[in-house]
Amino acid sequence: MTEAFRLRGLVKRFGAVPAVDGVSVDVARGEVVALLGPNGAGKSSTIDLLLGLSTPDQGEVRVFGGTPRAALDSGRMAAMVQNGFLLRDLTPAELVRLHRSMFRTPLPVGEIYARAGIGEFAGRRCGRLSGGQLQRVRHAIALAGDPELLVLDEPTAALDVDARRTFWASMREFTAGGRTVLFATHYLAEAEDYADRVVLMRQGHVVADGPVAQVRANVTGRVLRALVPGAVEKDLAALDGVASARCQGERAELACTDSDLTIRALLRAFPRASAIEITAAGLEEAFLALTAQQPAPPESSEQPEHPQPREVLR
Ligand SMILES: Nc1ncnc2c1ncn2[C@@H]1O[C@H](COP(=O)(O)OP(=O)(O)OP(=O)(O)O)[C@@H](O)[C@H]1O
Repeated sequence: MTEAFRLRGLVKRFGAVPAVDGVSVDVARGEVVALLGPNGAGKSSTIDLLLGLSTPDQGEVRVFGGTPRAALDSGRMAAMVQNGFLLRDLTPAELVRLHRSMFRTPLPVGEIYARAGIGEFAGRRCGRLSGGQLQRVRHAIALAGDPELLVLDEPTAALDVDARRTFWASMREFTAGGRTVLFATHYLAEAEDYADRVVLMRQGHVVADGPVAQVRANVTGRVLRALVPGAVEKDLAALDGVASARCQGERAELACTDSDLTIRALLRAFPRASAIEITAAGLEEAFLALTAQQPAPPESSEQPEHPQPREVLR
């Protein structure tokens, strides 16, 4: 394997909080990797370490065999980070020109405009652009040095559905030539559709790492859906073989680690349960099962113990 980057035993603490707690991930050139996890899992902190924006308390980061700084300075690695700062008085055209001038072999201007979709508003000051347009400008700047590795922290968070689709089409072209992408996202569908591999984080740890299909398969679980009169989530979640439970009225959906155990327990506790249906787990259920099995983080008094699906998926 030709390595793009390597994270080894990374630890990053903020006071008593270990935001990143022993993360080791090796990514080969040409891989497209999704970094997933509930709020506060440590995704952005890991990305900051990869980019050299913060230094680890323990562990090592190597990018193309060197330091993050060297990879950024040479243009081999580039990033789009959440709310990355843009000079309000400059236009996208000026910013692109400025960033291209920093690199020896920049991407041609026309290609940057086309890939990032900034042509329409390239002459307007950044202070007058919308959140989605600014995100495209960040994309354009990230492409300026024609990087081999792109690191994206929630790249589509501010984009509407069309812009999101365009963004990923552009990213597919970018990776078709064997370039590497690491992206953090809350959209499981994005991970499923665009990543070769998923790294799932929880409480600063990697709890699953592999191809999407494998992460799904590792959760031997299935999803049990049923009509359960009188049931509440807490009671359903406590049934044998259940990783997490959701209820909407009588409609219950249980992510199971062992659906055989669950079905017996369900009928014992709720003999009136009906319309029972069991299906294989998708990535969403794998995500919920893998992130719900852990104990809640110590600082979680302000957060729900188990991530709620809509919060996870936004
Ligand atoms: N600069 C900081 N100072 C103090 N605590 C921090 C800082 N940055 C992150 N943390 C804490 O570290 C933990 C991990 O945060 P991080 O932003 O890396 O998570 P995340 O997975 O990116 O979350 P989200 O999906 O909400 O963006 C959280 O508990 C967060 O509050």
